[in-house]
Amino acid sequence: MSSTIQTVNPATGRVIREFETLSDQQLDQLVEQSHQAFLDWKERSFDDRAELVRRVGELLVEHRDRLARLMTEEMGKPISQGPGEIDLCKAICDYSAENAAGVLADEARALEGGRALVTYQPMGVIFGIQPWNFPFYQVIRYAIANIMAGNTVLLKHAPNVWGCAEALADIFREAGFPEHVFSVLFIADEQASRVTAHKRVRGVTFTGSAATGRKVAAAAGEHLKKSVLELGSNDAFLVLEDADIEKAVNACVMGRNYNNGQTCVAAKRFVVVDAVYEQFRDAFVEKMKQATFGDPMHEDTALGPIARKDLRDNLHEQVKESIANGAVCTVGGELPDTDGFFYPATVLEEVKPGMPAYDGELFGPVAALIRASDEEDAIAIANDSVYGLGGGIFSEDEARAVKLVRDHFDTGMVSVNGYYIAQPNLPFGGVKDSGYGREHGGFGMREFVNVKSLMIAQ
Ligand SMILES: NC(=O)c1ccc[n+]([C@@H]2O[C@H](COP(=O)([O-])OP(=O)(O)OC[C@H]3O[C@@H](n4cnc5c(N)ncnc54)[C@H](O)[C@@H]3O)[C@@H](O)[C@H]2O)c1
Repeated sequence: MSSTIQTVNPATGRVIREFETLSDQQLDQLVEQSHQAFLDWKERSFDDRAELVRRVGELLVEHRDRLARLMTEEMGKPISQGPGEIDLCKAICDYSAENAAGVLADEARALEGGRALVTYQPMGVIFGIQPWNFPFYQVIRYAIANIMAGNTVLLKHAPNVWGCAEALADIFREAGFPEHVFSVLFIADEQASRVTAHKRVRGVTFTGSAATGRKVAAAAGEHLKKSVLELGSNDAFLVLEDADIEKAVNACVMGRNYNNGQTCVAAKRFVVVDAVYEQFRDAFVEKMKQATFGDPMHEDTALGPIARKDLRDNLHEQVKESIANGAVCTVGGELPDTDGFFYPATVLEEVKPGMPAYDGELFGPVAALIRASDEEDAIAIANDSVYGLGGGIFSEDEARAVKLVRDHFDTGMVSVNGYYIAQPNLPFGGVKDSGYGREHGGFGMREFVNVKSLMIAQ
């Protein structure tokens, strides 16, 4: 049975559109069509695939302004940040088109009495479940890698950004892709396990919260399907006594507030050594105060709304619970009286284990400041988390900073003396409750392939 889902503008609280979900029968048919498309797609050369992928990148850029507005309307991203997301998508298309043939080329190996080859064969239909926070980037990063590998792709996007999902389907069509190589499934969350269980689906890639990731991985495990999980985090950024404080503050505020604070690799906990704590705190608080919220359609708006009302209300509960347990709110922390789902830039000090601001993930512009006695204490606090996605460090002694994070920081990615997000040529992913598997940097193209050894007697 189908139902309807509404998209809502988080800046106004008003309904944008209604979408009808697919029935189970329609869903099964689309999965089968994806498999049929795979039988042809896997035979295409890398050059053929690359040509279409490059065209997707070009079209994304041609439609950049419209796509940026769509994101802002559906999930509240400040309009000034939308074009950057689209340009990143183009860069991923170009990188994948350029490198897939090399990443997935046969590799010769030694074999006694013969010769051997390691080959990378596409697996088939890959099911992606994606979140709303980067509506185009999240899809492009798994879809393009798999399409270049010769797989076909199904997308279940977060229901609040189905306009973006529809726009992507249009772009793949306009680029000239054969039907069903990339298919959008407008389905309810409850229907996702039906897709995972479908005999034609060979793998599941999920980006979202750890709570949902557990359910998705369990459903995949039940059917012995491979899964990749890109989950949340509570990334720590360390500020050592020899840091350039101005540089650190600028990067940390940007890293906290970018995308309205709703980034998996956002800077969320700031672990500052005693010697520079007050200096960092005062400058950080001043800069957070300047980050006011407003209409995300305005070019100069720093903070738009939180993407959904329930997420905004949950964020406020996490802030209140942290304060009830002893955190001190220096800036923000009050729920504004607005129709949209806004939340002010907020700074919490005296953040300790047992508080949501320390243990959980605060998905919004709320910074947790934590005092550390020294470098050793700082890295211990940073690692004292169930999560391990990204993080950062500030120290003017680059060799010291690199050694510390390389050998002791328990995360998949670390920024040194700056704040970086995703790079098409670098692996992206986490450890612990932040998930497993890697995207980008060629690694994403090898997640859903059959690594096949050929042993040829001579
Ligand atoms: N590691 C990464 O690369 C990365 C990137 C972006 C976001 N994230 C994380 O995503 C989270 C925010 O996204 P969210 O709030 O949309 O996450 P979410 O887990 O609520 O939803 C993610 C997706 O799963 C779907 N979903 C929800 N329940 C489901 C179920 N029972 N079965 C199958 N699918 C289901 C949603 O509709 C959505 O499409 C944060 O934790 C953030 O850190 C991680």
